[in-house]
Amino acid sequence: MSDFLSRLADTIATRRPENGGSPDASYVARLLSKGPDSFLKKIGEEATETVMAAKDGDADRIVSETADLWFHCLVMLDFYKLRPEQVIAELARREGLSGLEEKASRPA
Ligand SMILES: N=c1c2ncn([C@@H]3O[C@H](COP(=O)(O)OP(=O)(O)OP(=O)(O)O)[C@@H](O)[C@H]3O)c2ncn1[C@@H]1O[C@H](COP(=O)(O)O)[C@@H](O)[C@H]1O
Repeated sequence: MSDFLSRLADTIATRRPENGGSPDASYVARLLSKGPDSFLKKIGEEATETVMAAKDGDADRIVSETADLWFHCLVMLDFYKLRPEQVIAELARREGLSGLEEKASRPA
């Protein structure tokens, strides 16, 4: 999964204005050239649509809306020069921590 997210993040980075991304040809270039409000608004909308799909228990829509949400989060990360690997590393760090907490709570 992280390989795929890395590849998609690489593609998104090629759409930055400084990398020659063309707003006429590319959805990502359009969002990045408009600035943060454009993709932050999309993240809010996609998060709401994901919640609505989940409340309906509609598996296809849950997958589709979550994909839209993740995608727009990747655009946001790119704008702030962050990488999905950093988010995955944070999740991995927490996994390590939760293991430690479990061990700490076990009787010696
Ligand atoms: N994975 C995606 C992707 N997922 C979702 N979207 C776009 O996100 C938008 C989702 O918004 P909505 O569901 O609200 O649909 P909409 O009403 O058409 O959206 P708006 O026009 O209102 O923004 C749609 O325009 C989708 O096309 C994506 N657009 C691009 N990609 C990938 O991003 C890369 C770069 O794409 P370009 O910048 O278009 O070359 C490529 O690998 C693409 O496959």
